[in-house]
Amino acid sequence: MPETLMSIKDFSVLYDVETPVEAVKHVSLELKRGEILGLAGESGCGKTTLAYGVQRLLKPPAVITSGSVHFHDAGGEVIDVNALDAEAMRVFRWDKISMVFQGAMNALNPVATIGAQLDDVFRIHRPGMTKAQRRAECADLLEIVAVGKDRLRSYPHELSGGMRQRVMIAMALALRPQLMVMDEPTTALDVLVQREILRQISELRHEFGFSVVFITHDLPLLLEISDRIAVMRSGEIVELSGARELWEHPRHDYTRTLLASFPRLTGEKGVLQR
Ligand SMILES: Nc1ncnc2c1ncn2[C@@H]1O[C@H](COP(=O)(O)OP(=O)(O)OP(=O)(O)O)[C@@H](O)[C@H]1O
Repeated sequence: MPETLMSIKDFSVLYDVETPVEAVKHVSLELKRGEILGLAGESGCGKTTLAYGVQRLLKPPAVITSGSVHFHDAGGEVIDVNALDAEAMRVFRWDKISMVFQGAMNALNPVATIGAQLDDVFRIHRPGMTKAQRRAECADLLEIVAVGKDRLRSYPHELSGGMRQRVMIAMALALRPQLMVMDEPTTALDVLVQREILRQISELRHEFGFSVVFITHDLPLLLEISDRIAVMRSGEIVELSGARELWEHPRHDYTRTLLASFPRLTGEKGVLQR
């Protein structure tokens, strides 16, 4: 299997509004298979635009003004994402990539059971599966994310926020994606629950071999969970290095400023308990 999962070259996005905003400027990035890549930077630096843009999930006024994205499929095929038509793109997104958003747990349908909602994913995207196979798979997924299969019949309001977010992760895992994009996925949860979920994501990617792009303002958190961190500023990646390297030897002034802005990084214990 190729070591690179996604190659992004010279990627730029413009919001074509009255005063146009160059939200992403000539970004090049190689995402490795199985890695957790943290995307850090202040609000408005372009993290979300980049992550959505490479999946062509942006709508006007966003315009992709340059760049290419190639996905190196586990099967050996190299997919030129820009060349996919709308239908191929839809299948590609469901099959290869999944997303977990901030507050995703609130996107669950309140009047359907967890089991029914998981089942829908397979019914729609894996029409060849039998009912029994789907049921077994749904139970399995809830076990994997430590919600437990006895929750299949529960409604969302019967679960805590952390459990509902785990259900969303189960859904994101369902079709065995090669890439999971997580945009502030645990910000709304309390710190202990957040940690537990992140630990689990890290284990799961070893087990299933997917890569994670993890977007957050929370640099200390990224230092803990990421293999590499890309620091964005004003639409550009100003530094990209291993998490420990970035923490111990930040090369860019902006990275140093960013690190210094988190007092909990400068405490005695430090943050790296990987
Ligand atoms: N629909 C839009 N129209 C115009 N400008 C936009 C639009 N969406 C985003 N922008 C601008 O693009 C830039 C990048 O925004 P983006 O949301 O990608 O940043 P971000 O780093 O993800 O921020 P946050 O962490 O707050 O989500 C910002 O300057 C933002 O104001």
